[in-house]
Amino acid sequence: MKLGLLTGGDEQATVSGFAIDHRKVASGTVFGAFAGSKVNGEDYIAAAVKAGAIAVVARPEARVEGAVHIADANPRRAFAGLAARFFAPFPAVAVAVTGTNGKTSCVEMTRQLWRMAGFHAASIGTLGVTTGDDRVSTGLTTPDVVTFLSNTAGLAREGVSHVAFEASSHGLEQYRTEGLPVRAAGFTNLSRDHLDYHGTMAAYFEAKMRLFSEVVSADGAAVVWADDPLSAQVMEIARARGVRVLSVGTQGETLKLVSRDPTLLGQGLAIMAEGRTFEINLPLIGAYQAANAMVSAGLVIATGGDVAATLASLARLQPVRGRLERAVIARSGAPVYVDYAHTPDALEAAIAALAPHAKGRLIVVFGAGGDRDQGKRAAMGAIAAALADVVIVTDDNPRGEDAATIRAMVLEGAPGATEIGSRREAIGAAIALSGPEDIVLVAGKGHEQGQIVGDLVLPFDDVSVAREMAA
Ligand SMILES: CC(=O)N[C@H]1[C@@H](OP(=O)(O)OP(=O)(O)OC[C@H]2O[C@@H](n3ccc(=O)[nH]c3=O)[C@H](O)[C@@H]2O)O[C@H](CO)[C@@H](O)[C@@H]1O[C@H](C)C(=O)N[C@@H](C)C(=O)N[C@H](CCC(=O)O)C(=O)O
Ligand SMILES: Nc1ncnc2c1ncn2[C@@H]1O[C@H](COP(=O)(O)OP(=O)(O)OP(=O)(O)O)[C@@H](O)[C@H]1O
Ligand SMILES: N[C@H](CCC[C@H](N)C(=O)O)C(=O)O
Ligand SMILES: [Mg+2]
Repeated sequence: MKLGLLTGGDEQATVSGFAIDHRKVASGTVFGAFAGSKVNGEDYIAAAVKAGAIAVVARPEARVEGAVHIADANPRRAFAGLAARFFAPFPAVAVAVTGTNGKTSCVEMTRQLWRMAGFHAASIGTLGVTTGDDRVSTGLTTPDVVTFLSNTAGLAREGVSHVAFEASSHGLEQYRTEGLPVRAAGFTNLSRDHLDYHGTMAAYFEAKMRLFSEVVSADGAAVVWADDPLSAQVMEIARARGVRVLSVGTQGETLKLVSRDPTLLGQGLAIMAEGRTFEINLPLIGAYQAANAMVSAGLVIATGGDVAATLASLARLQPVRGRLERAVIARSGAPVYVDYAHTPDALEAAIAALAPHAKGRLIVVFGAGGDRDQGKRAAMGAIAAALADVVIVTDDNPRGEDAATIRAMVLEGAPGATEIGSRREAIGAAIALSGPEDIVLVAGKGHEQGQIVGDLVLPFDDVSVAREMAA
């Protein structure tokens, strides 16, 4: 592609690629120079040009010498738009999901539902890039914009026609998932998380709302979980742009959850849609999984799926890795579940999902991540203390912080809890004290394969450790 095609000028130089890190610039690259949270990308413009950048997308006031300056007051957005034109085409149907909890579950369930409808589908998010046959990790929930657009275009080349991706608040704020047409946007819920980055709940909500106010196509759809205190505002923001709204939940209009009855291995749902009531046996436990299944069905319906067929497919959903995953049954007879709950709201949802299944005690093992929102720590402690019978506070990715200090902050909310720093020992202790009627919940890491301590990632997998400790 000639550079002029992107700038609207007549530059004949050939664009070879896009980069936002000057260390990835090669001859013919378009470099995006953005102010970040650690450094200012504009400081690397000269180095990028030296490395072969032929154009630099940056603010008008940035200094660019020796390459075309594509000036824009919002360089991240401009860069995403140009990169998308370079990497296109993308899968014909792309949908995005935002919300504090449930994004990964929804993109994965949406992918499964599309596949059951016969489409070649993929999902992109915390679990990586997942197609029917393959899963490749990207490291972040929302990869950087170049990785995201090139991966998504790569999926189209492999024949993927439908893709569902997570739009995290960081990703939305940094324009990491822009440029391609988004046919439908999903909202799951909003609760406390990431205040270290966004500062206030209002700023956090606003970052997420860009998905509805700017990113989703104006002729697209918004699929909104209707039972959240902020759902009405989300619908209003979507409608203000003429975006069609599909609401789902007990308050939903498109898919109305009429009843939910937990069974041994799942739950029976009665869902009203198009004036009829559909009875579905969802093979997953917990109110939160029913909510995510309904948002996912909404996304499939919003992009052309048949209502009856889509709802019928819910009965064939496979569990999502690390989300209420039953790792093992302890010798005591207690099942041990692993769940990715790492916010107060998620911990509450995970405990609430398991509580109806525990005849005896609910034993929970969890911690809180370092270099992340500190305010959620005591809140998580308080929820565990209020809702579980036995609470063991342990480590969860201390990163650059002192692990004991993080545990102390969690324990402020759960004064009676037991403290065991080593996650392996904590899981072992929970299993050792379990009885036949009890349930053990190991929360916070879900699918993760490592414990991040300082700059080291030590191999760690809650599911395998639980199996080892139960043996
Ligand atoms: C706080 C945050 O979101 N940081 C991300 C962000 O960095 P930034 O733009 O602030 O970058 P910066 O380091 O200040 O650098 C500014 C610019 O200079 C460039 N640079 C920098 C150094 C250099 O030598 N040369 C150079 O060109 C950088 O590429 C960047 O464009 O953009 C980078 C590139 O895309 C990301 O790698 C980085 O993620 C860091 C590693 C991270 O930990 N992010 C987490 C918090 C995150 O994003 N999590 C969310 C939410 C999870 C969820 O709830 O699901 C996620 O989507 O994963
Ligand atoms: N709809 C929901 N309502 C409340 N809690 C939920 C919901 N969905 C998931 N959770 C909780 O949040 C955890 C993480 O779920 P999931 O990975 O789907 O969310 P996410 O939004 O992708 O998280 P992340 O921000 O880390 O990417 C689950 O393990 C569960 O404990
Ligand atoms: N996307 C989330 C994941 C948190 C997972 C938890 N195990 C932790 O490390 O805090 C984050 O990066 O904040
Ligand atoms: Mg996720």
